[in-house]
Amino acid sequence: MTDAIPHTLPKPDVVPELDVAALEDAPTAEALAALAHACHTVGFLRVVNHGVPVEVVDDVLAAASEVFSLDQAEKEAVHINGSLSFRGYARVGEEITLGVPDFKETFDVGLEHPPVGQDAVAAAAATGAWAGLLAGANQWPAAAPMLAPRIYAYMDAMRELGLRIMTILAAALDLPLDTFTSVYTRRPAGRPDAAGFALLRLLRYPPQAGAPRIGVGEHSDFGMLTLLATDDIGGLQVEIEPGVWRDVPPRSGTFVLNFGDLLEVWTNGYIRATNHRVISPSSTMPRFSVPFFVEPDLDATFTPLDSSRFAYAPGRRPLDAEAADAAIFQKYEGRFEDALHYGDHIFAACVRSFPTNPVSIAWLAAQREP
Ligand SMILES: O=C(O)CCC(=O)C(=O)O
Ligand SMILES: [Fe+2]
Repeated sequence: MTDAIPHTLPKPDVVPELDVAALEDAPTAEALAALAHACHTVGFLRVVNHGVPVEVVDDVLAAASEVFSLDQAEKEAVHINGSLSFRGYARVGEEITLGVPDFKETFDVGLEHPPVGQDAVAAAAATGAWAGLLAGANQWPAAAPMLAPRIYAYMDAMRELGLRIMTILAAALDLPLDTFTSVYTRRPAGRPDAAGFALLRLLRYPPQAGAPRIGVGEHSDFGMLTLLATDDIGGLQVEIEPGVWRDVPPRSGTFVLNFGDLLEVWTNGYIRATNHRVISPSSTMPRFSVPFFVEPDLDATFTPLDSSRFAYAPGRRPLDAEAADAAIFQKYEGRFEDALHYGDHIFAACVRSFPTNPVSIAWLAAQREP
């Protein structure tokens, strides 16, 4: 893929700001309209005045650096292939995006649920309800006992911010304010506050001297919205128009926000689930990033809102309901017809990303059975 990286246009920064405090405290019609426009045209925003202290963001990036500097054996002990819920560590080159191995190390965490056993895999094979396996337990390296509480505290802060942003989004799109938060109802045992599903990734991109190399291949995210913390080494790019990539420069104390497939389907393509990718750092320093995916209930389903606002999208690819359905149908290889099932969608992504996980192997075997 190294020779396939097209030219990146220089500045200006194409990512508009989302000022959380201003939009919550004194939202003007102009500011809400500008937000709707940004969701529609760019699909990436820089979140400022969000109330999460800069130390909290720096701390989660430090946690990423600490995890990946553990001994390789410590990391392998919590390898993702030892999890039936796709939680844990993966080496450089083990995760696949768009059929191509990424050039990064990964440590995946979710909301903590009771562990999933082999019996649940057999049951999933019998019923086809594979996505339920994703609601399982995390794996934590024994040598980093403080990691779990740090990460859980960060996830809680990010979930709260994500839900606040969804309320602002609904206001910007003239929808009932609880429209987007309505798919956050399921709660793991003992967590009355932690609704929906959630995924957090600690990522380390090794430096790559010489020709640019893809760290993560182009993709759109699968869920509702993503809040990304990065260190000050750049590399994230957005596909602003087909084949035209622009850098998203890092800025301390802010989050990069982007929208996933569910919001794109739900708004009939009005909110963009923009393609993005990461170019490996060309310096001698690795790059660390922490995307947090604010995901809905695993059993939530999505069909386009019946709203004249979303019937046609000026300035963007025109998506009428039929075209949106067709595009989404194609995107998911025909795996759904009437509605997009979040659980099926994210499960399919896990299988594609980690085809050597035992659950992926079991799923593949079940597809081959008559
Ligand atoms: O590392 C980044 O900056 C982005 C990673 C990403 O796009 C993802 O994990 O979905
Ligand atoms: Fe992404």
